[in-house]
Amino acid sequence: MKKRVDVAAGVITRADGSFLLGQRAPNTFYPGYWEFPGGKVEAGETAEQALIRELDEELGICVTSIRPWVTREHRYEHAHVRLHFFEVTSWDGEINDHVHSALSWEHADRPGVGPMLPANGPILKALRLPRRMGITHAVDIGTEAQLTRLEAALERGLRLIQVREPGMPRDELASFAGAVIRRAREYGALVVINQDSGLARKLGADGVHLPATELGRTAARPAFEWVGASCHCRAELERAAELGLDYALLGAVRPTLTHPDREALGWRAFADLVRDLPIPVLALGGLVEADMDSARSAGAHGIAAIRGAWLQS
Ligand SMILES: Nc1nc2c([nH]c(=O)n2[C@@H]2O[C@H](COP(=O)(O)OP(=O)(O)OP(=O)(O)O)[C@@H](O)[C@H]2O)c(=O)[nH]1
Repeated sequence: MKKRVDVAAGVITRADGSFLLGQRAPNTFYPGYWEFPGGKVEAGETAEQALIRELDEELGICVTSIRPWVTREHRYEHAHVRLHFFEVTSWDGEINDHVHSALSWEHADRPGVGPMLPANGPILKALRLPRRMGITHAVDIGTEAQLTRLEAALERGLRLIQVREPGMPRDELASFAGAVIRRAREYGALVVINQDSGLARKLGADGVHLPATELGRTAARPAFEWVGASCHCRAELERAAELGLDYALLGAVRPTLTHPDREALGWRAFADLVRDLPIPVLALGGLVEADMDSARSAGAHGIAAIRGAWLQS
C-alpha cells in the first residue's frame, strides 16, 4: 500500500467567478493534464501554510485571503493523495508561473481546457453548485406570495431552489413545484425537491434533497444530476459523503423559527464539523446574505435559507 500524501490546492478565483488552472509540465505524472495550482504539504506545515508557500513559489503571488473548502482522497498508480482544496479570493502581486506548461482562467459550467487530473472531476462539479440555496415555505406564506418572492430572488441571482413543503397535499405540491421549475428554468436555476423522488422525476426536477432521516435508509445515491441531504452532526455528513451526494446542508447555525427546539451550532462548531469533508456544505439556520463571509470562512460552500432567502436585501 502506498503511503498517503497530503496535498494543498488552490481554487484561485477572480471577481467574475473564473478560476485558475495550470497544465502539468512534461516529465511529471499525468503530463498535459490540468490541475489547480498547489503541491505537497511538507513536514511541520499545515495544508493552509503549504498552499501559501506553493502559490508564492509556483505563481509568485502572496495570498491575502484563503478559506478551507473540501478535502478529497484519490488513489493514483503513483500515489495515494489527500487533496485539501482552499478558495483563494485575493492576493498581492502579478501571476507569474514557474512550473506549468500553460495557465487558463476557466468557468466550471463551460471548461475550455482538458483533460483534468482524474481526482478533480467532483471538484469541478462542486464548483458548479450555486453558493445560495433558497428553500420554499409556501405552506407558511401561500403559493402566490412564494412564487412572487421566487421571481424576485431569481432576478437578484438565486440559482438553487429546494422545494420543501411539509404537509402540502400532493396535488397542490405537484402544481406548485411545477410552477417553481418553470420559473427557475427561465433563469438557468436548479431545483431540487425535498424527499419525493417520484415527484422530482415526474416533473423533471434537477434533483432530490434527502431529509436527515432518509440518509440511514438510503442504500445508494438516487439517480439524479443533483442530490443533497440535510445533516445535523458529523455522522450524517459522513454518510452523505459516503453516498456520493453532491452537497450537504448543516445547521442550525443560529436559532430558527422552523426548529425552535434545536440548539444552535454557532460558526466554531460548524467549522469543526465540516473540516476535511469531501463534499461542499451549505450552512443553514437563521442566515441572511450578510452571513456569507462568516459562512465561507468557516469552511461552508455558501448558505441556505428559508426566510432569509426571500428577503429583499
Ligand atoms: N497541485 C495539484 N495536485 C493535484 C490536483 N489533483 C490531483 O490529483 N493532484 C495530485 O496531487 C499531487 C500533487 O503533488 P505535486 O504537485 O507536489 O507533485 P508532482 O506529482 O507534480 O511532482 P513531484 O512528486 O515531483 O513533486 C500529484 O500526485 C497530483 O497528481 C490538483 O488539482 N492540484
